[in-house]
Amino acid sequence: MRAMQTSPPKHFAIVPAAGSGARMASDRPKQYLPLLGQPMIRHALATLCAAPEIDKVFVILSVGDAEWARYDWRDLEPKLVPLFCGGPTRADTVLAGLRAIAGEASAADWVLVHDAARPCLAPWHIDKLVRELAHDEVGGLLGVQVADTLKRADEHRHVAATVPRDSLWQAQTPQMFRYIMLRRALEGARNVTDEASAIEAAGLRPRLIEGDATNLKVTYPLDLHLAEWILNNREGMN
Ligand SMILES: Nc1ccn([C@@H]2O[C@H](COP(=O)(O)OP(=O)(O)OP(=O)(O)O)[C@@H](O)[C@H]2O)c(=O)n1
Ligand SMILES: C[C@](O)(CO)[C@H](O)COP(=O)(O)O
Repeated sequence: MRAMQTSPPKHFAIVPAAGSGARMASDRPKQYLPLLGQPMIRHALATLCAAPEIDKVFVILSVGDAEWARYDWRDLEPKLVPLFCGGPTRADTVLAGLRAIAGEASAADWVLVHDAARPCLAPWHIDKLVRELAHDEVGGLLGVQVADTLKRADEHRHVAATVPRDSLWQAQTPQMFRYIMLRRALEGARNVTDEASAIEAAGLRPRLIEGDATNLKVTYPLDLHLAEWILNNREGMN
């Protein structure tokens, strides 16, 4: 890691892309499934590389990734850098990425972690997150407020309770934290499914920045169709 800095903090994107996409049950890791003629992962990478706020984009692939080399990424270089050091869980992958960029990142630089599986990331999502968190001590994440009535099910799928939805949010990405704070939090965290949970476990309170439902995570086959529709019908959605 570089020594204390006096220049403004940099913004690095880390894109964990070492998952297998088990719930998608496809013939290849879901980040490489075709979406509008490109591997899904390319959509978010292109948006991050085009963002003036972002200095560099590190995509963290599994050690044995056999798909990346099948595609031409030259138009996104040199801003885009692939690192083949993903781990068995999303948190392991992000932490491996943070360790790998230690020579480039300073403690106070911002890191924006964004799922490869969220292809509908838009420039205004990045802009809003970076602007609203610029002077925040902790950092935060995009999210959307829960809109539906929530039910807790019993083991027979009968409703056991209606859960008050006031102040409940769905977490999205990017999630943006200072390099050293995020690295230490992930080094001390267990079983976290997002960066904010690691920061929370360290006793801090990440800020929720309101995003929108278009930034969906592609998890099941239907989500890929929804993502295609969103990307084709973006005009005027901002
Ligand atoms: N060991 C892992 C697991 C997940 N991810 C990444 O984390 C993001 C969000 O995870 P998710 O949507 O759950 O992807 P998968 O783990 O691939 O899907 P599944 O849980 O269905 O297997 C994805 O970009 C995925 O590639 C990762 O980099 N390393
Ligand atoms: C980080 C995330 O996308 C926020 O919603 C989500 O937690 C990833 O979780 P998954 O369980 O790996 O799908």
